[in-house]
Amino acid sequence: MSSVVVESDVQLSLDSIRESLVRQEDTVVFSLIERAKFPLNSPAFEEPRCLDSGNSSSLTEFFVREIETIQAKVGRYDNPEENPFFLDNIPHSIFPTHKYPQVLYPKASSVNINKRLWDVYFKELLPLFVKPGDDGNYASTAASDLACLQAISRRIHYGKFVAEVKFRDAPHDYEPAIRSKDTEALMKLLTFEKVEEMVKKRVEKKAETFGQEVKCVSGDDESEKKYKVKPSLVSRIYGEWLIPLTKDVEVEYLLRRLD
Ligand SMILES: C=C(O[C@@H]1C=C(C(=O)O)C=C[C@H]1O)C(=O)O
Repeated sequence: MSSVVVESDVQLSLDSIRESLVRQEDTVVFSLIERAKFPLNSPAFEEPRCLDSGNSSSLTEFFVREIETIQAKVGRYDNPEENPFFLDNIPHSIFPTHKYPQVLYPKASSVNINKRLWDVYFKELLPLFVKPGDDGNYASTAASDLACLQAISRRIHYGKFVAEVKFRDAPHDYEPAIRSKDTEALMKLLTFEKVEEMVKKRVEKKAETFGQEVKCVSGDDESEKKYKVKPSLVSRIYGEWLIPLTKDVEVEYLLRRLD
């Protein structure tokens, strides 16, 4: 193995990492609630409608590419928690950058499944939690989609930190499975079903709390509470997409952890 490649003395505990994931849930749930203000508005992300000849991006893709370029220039992607959707060559920051500790194993740190997330988000998730329809409000819709995509991307790629700490806590358990590229064994090692169940319950509660219609008239029937995004759906989005994608990131990272 190469000499010092990670700052293994950097404080990293599974508890603190899980705390960050809990806080990130707030951002994810809020971003979904905000996006649900707009209908699907599919021409924004499905159709190449750019009036500049030679640009075949959808409005949303164009918007995300441009914003990512600006964000790179102010150092967003120097932070190992952030992963771009489109930048293959990330522009350097044009401002002094913060020196983030090298917590992740360098050869595994570039794991990026945002292409997959992009497809999953627009084809599977979005139609579930927004109303069908088209109100033409594409610029605001694209901004809301980017907020969702960035929050979800940060959440699932946080799997790299989760995997690093799990590996450091039990390298002898993980090494044989990594060497034999046994993804099933890795998946089993890193899975904590009880934690997953708690996450699903908690995000449902958050969606109930953050997304209920607030009324000030006394005597309102509690049983008729209305929600901006159905709380059970948020739980399902976590259970069927966000948690599995996080675990796929963990496995991808671990497979490269001994390179
Ligand atoms: C993130 C972790 O790894 C796995 C993924 C989880 C998730 O995405 O919420 C929860 C538990 C684990 O099965 C963890 O252990 O906290």
